Amino acid sequence: MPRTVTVRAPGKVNLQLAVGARREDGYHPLVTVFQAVALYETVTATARDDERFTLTVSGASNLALDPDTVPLDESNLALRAARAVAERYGISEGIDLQILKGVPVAGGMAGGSADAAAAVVACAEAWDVGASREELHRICAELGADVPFCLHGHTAVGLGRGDELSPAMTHGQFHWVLATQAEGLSTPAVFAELDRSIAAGERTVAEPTIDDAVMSALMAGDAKALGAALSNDLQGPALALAPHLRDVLDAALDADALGAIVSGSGPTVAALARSRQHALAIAAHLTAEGVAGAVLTAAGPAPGATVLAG
Ligand SMILES: C[C@@](CO)(OP(=O)(O)O)[C@H](O)COP(=O)(O)OP(=O)(O)OC[C@H]1O[C@@H](n2ccc(N)nc2=O)[C@H](O)[C@@H]1O
Ligand SMILES: Nc1ncnc2c1ncn2[C@@H]1O[C@H](COP(=O)(O)OP(=O)(O)O)[C@@H](O)[C@H]1O
Repeated sequence: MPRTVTVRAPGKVNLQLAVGARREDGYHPLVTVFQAVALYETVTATARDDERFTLTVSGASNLALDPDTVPLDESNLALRAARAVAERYGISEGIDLQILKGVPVAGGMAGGSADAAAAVVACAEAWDVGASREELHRICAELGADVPFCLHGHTAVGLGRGDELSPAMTHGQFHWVLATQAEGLSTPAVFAELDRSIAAGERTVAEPTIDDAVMSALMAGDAKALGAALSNDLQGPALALAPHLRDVLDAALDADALGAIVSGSGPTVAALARSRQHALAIAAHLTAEGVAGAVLTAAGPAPGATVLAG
């Protein structure tokens, strides 16, 4: 009997993203506060009797996903995740992976990273390798800077490349509006634009530090204070590469969002609302203004990778 396991993992927004100077290895030291939001990638893994690895991808109906934007070859993060688990545990069988995407592709919301985290857990279960949480974390960290957070979920501070996590205390739920774009932004290209602007003297770079205003707003469950404290060092570079994102930020603030920010390396814009009802009103305004691709709403924090069936 083939063993089938389904796991879902969340996308994220960065409430703070402070970026230091580029390191020798090409990565940048980060201080970031991640919040997982209730938009999920769902990965189903079925162990095979032979050595083949297969992949199919479909998109949730509200995403208007262009399937061509997701690589189906060995560069797909879910396939890389399956290969990493097989290698780590000496598994010689193959796997069938099915991804149902609920997070915008190349949107700065870690959809590919969520696929990787979900695939690591699903494959480990399907092959019954008996991995500890620490081992799963280590495999995730090798796959990408954001992947461990998608495993853990909730709200967390990320240091180093963003993969050294510690939980952040929060109170209650926050209501987000996520405005996507048809064209994604490449994460390396946005970091490279940051490097260019620093080298050109257009921007200074400092040692990144945690913003206490973000942490105390989270602990108090104070959405207004959190909205005022949102910050992202990659927003300027993302706007330089995609200037129309300014219209999205302005439209969200016109609809009285408590704060609006480019999520991670963009181009998704995350706007913070006072309530679920306010989030729907902001979403309606963004849709009417025609500044976004899809406009989604989601609450955070949301749990990390979770086994749904298997
Ligand atoms: C910017 C952030 C903020 O959370 O998220 P996204 O916008 O991609 O969702 C992350 O740092 C992205 O994490 P992730 O997308 O997992 O990055 P990786 O695959 O490990 O790296 C892709 C590329 O991003 C750059 N990179 C990533 C992380 C980091 N601390 N410094 C970097 O310079 C490097 O150019 C690297 O080659
Ligand atoms: N399973 C996957 N889903 C989406 N994109 C993937 C996947 N695997 C690899 N990629 C590649 O990673 C890039 C960034 O993916 P994604 O995680 O969606 O965005 P971001 O890094 O901006 O949060 C995509 O443009 C795509 O080429």
